[in-house]
Amino acid sequence: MSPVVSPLGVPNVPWCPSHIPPAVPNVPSEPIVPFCPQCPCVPCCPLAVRAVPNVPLPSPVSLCCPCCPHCPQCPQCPHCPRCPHCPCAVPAVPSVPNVPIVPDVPIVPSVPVLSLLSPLSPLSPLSPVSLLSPMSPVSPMSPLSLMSPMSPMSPVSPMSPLSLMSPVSPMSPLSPMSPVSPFVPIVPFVPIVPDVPRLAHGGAIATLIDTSLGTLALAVAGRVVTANLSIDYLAPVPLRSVLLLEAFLQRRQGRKLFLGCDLWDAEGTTLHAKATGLFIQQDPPKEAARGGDSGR
Ligand SMILES: CCCCCCCCCCCCCC(=O)SCCNC(=O)CCNC(=O)[C@H](O)C(C)(C)COP(=O)(O)OP(=O)(O)OC[C@H]1O[C@@H](n2cnc3c(N)ncnc32)[C@H](O)[C@@H]1OP(=O)(O)O
Repeated sequence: MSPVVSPLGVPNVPWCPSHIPPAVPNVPSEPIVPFCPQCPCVPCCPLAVRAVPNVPLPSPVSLCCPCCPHCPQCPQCPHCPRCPHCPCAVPAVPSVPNVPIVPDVPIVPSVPVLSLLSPLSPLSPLSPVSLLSPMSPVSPMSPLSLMSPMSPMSPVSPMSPLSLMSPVSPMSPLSPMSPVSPFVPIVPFVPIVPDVPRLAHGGAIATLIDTSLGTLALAVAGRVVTANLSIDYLAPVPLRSVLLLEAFLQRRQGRKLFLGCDLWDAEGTTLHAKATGLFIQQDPPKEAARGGDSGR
């Protein structure tokens, strides 16, 4: 299979069974959801080539359709609403008659899902630590991971743009002067509606960043709130990407924590976004005076 580049120039999303992504150091690669960039019916694949009636597909595109010999190899087929004839298809969404499938046309706003799911492997100074496994003491140098093993299109409520599938264990405080990079979440963006645009929503990315920076701030200083968040979106994030977010404490000034992060693709080759955040440690007397409990 030749390398594919999306119309946006994103040379990404290569997780086809025959197109396994390079391993990310210390991140188990096996649970990554394979999907077929060649599948004409996969709405979640930014690189998918879709079947348009009466328009021949360029070879060597293979179809995940009844007549497609590759169909059993395409794990997305069971989830594909566009493939009613596929032997393995589950008609999840009835197709709309007389509506042609047109590539690259946004139909509804993108609502990517951040699935922060599962524990990762044992800790090492360089290995991610899952927030969802029982927390080992967090060393200043231990990356944390808000991690996911890319569950394939698990049913997600359209109302839950952020799926936090497991409770977060209490975190050990980090030193206020923790060095950089203690935090590396890996998050898949998946579509929750067929035919959503193929790029992750900027607001969802902001949520990911806010949550990640907030989690780091929480680890450093306990209860915090976001006072300021500034994001530079540098390159679009295709849906179904796996991302690496590297967050770091820049400095701490009293109750103020200045944090930064870089959001990379899984290979660490594309920098998708850079952000800085100011988090304010909660002041219990102030909070009590306000009569609120707004902290995280
Ligand atoms: C799987 C895993 C999942 C994990 C999930 C869990 C993770 C959870 C993570 C969740 C993460 C998500 C978290 C969320 O989403 S939190 C929700 C979003 N944030 C808020 O709602 C915050 C609303 N704002 C406030 O509550 C107050 O304004 C705060 C608390 C921020 C400050 O009011 P407070 O009365 O307490 O303090 P202060 O006014 O004396 O200010 C103190 C100092 O700060 C400086 N300052 C203040 N604001 C700004 C500003 N905008 N730019 C620059 N500087 C600012 C200020 O000049 C002063 O500096 P200095 O004079 O001392 O030098």
